[in-house]
Amino acid sequence: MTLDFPAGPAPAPFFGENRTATLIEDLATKGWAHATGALPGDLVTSLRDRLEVLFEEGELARARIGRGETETRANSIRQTEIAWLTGEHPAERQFLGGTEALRLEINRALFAGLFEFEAHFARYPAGGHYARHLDAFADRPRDRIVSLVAWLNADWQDGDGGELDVWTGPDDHGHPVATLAPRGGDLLLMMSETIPHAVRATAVPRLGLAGWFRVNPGVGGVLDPAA
Ligand SMILES: O=C(O)CCC(=O)C(=O)O
Ligand SMILES: [Fe+2]
Repeated sequence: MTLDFPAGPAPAPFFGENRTATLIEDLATKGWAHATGALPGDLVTSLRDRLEVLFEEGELARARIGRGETETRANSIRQTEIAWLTGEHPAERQFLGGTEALRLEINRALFAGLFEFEAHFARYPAGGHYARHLDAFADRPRDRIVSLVAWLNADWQDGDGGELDVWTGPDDHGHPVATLAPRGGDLLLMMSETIPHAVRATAVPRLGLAGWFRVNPGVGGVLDPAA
């Protein structure tokens, strides 16, 4: 589900210019960028409440992986439940305003031609996980360019599990370059086609959002860090 933002006042960014510039520079040079305490506390709370209501009302659906996978194999790769953001709820709207500001900044800084953003809530049950993967699939036209993950967990403790492992590139099969706790308000950007990542098994329900800045596949934008 993608949204059009009507012309009007610029959407409110999550953070100031310097921090945005640092994040975009990390993204361009390393392929990923991590920001702690990036989302305002009240937004984290209202997004978490929204996800909990969706869960209680049975509005979350089992996330799928590639076409034609058996359920057993899918379970071994990814165990989580999702709901796409529609922008109908005020918290979703505020979040999408922040991602829209970020989209415009990434385009301005990197000439990335990012065209739209789509995102879903994700709830990993105890035992939930997501095996190492890239977010953009080689068998599809180029569309997901930059991934964004934002976590919503209130009081994450060491030992809760659910960390996100990040590697430097598809050929990197060594130790992860970063292992990030999914703390509420923290945010991660990654190049969708090149940064492998995995969610370790979580010991407690784990809440967050995952989204993708996309190019219009007909246009095929290029993110060129050297530009
Ligand atoms: O929840 C996370 O930390 C990452 C989720 C993820 O990699 C995905 O949904 O593609
Ligand atoms: Fe992912």
